[in-house]
Amino acid sequence: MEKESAEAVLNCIDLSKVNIQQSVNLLKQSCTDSGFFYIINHGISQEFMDKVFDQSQKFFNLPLNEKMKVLRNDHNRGYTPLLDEILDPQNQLHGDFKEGYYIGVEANDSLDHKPFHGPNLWPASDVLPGWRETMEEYQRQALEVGRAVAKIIALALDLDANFFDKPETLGDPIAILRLLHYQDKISEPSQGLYAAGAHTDYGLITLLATDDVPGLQICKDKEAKPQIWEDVTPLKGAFIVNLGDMLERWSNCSFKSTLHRVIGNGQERYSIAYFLEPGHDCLVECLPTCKSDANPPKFAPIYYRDYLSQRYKETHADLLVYDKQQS
Ligand SMILES: O=C(O)CCC(=O)C(=O)O
Ligand SMILES: [Fe+2]
Repeated sequence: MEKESAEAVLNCIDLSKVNIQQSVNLLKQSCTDSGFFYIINHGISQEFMDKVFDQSQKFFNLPLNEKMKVLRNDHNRGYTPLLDEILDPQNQLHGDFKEGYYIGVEANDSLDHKPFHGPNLWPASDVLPGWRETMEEYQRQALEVGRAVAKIIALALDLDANFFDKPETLGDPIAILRLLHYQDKISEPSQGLYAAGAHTDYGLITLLATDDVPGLQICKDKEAKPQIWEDVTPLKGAFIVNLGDMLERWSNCSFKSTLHRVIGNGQERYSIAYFLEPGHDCLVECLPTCKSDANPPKFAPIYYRDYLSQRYKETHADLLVYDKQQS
């Protein structure tokens, strides 16, 4: 049995604060401590958040055959059934006890050949009226929030505030909205059964909105043995923000991505993750402010598209399994 976990104490950054330096200091401290923090007063209204959660729930309540009509395509858009994803293959017996729905940046013809650009899949409008419009509006608002957080990150890394706004970075990001629905199962870590296996996120930052059912846990020190897991308490109206692996690589490990997982307590749970990631053509190489003679770059430069394709291959079922199941 694992020990009962304690509650993680996370900083809370108020995005409406005029004094940005205070936010920069708080963020810097969070990024070197846990890589997780809350943001409040981010500008997305509670009323609108409730609407997004309501639409998400409506989708997952549809019969399976309706959901399978929008099964994830090879651009990684659409529905991911229960157990599709296995985030921590070494420790998981089964895929995650969750179903999801990926929505990306809407297709742009000139980029169609790229694996993370392309057409979204949408449930038919007579089945879920207004669904697409709600999700598209959420994408717009979440991108604004993400860019505001990226500015504070840039300042915390002694970069120009607009460093991440370049066209190939957050000017044309791979921003992925993912609706999640966890089954009402109790996780059994000792038996390799998780709502979501331990993982780090891939990109720059993730903005996570959850309902009030707990379950998210973080492990501040990836290398510690045994690992120590702390609960992240949902905070009404706040986003839980965490740093992704690309930022760790970019910052030469000054800002680390943090291992996290979801433990089911027998209650259904809904969450919505917005993964803000650089564009396909962004060459991620050690930031100028994060290297010196004494601290040379630890990683080779890499195009973000190559990195992300590899990570998806490692963690998602091959789409061919669904052809087999349906034939
Ligand atoms: O649902 C959650 O609380 C976390 C989800 C998550 O970590 C992810 O989708 O990457
Ligand atoms: Fe995650």
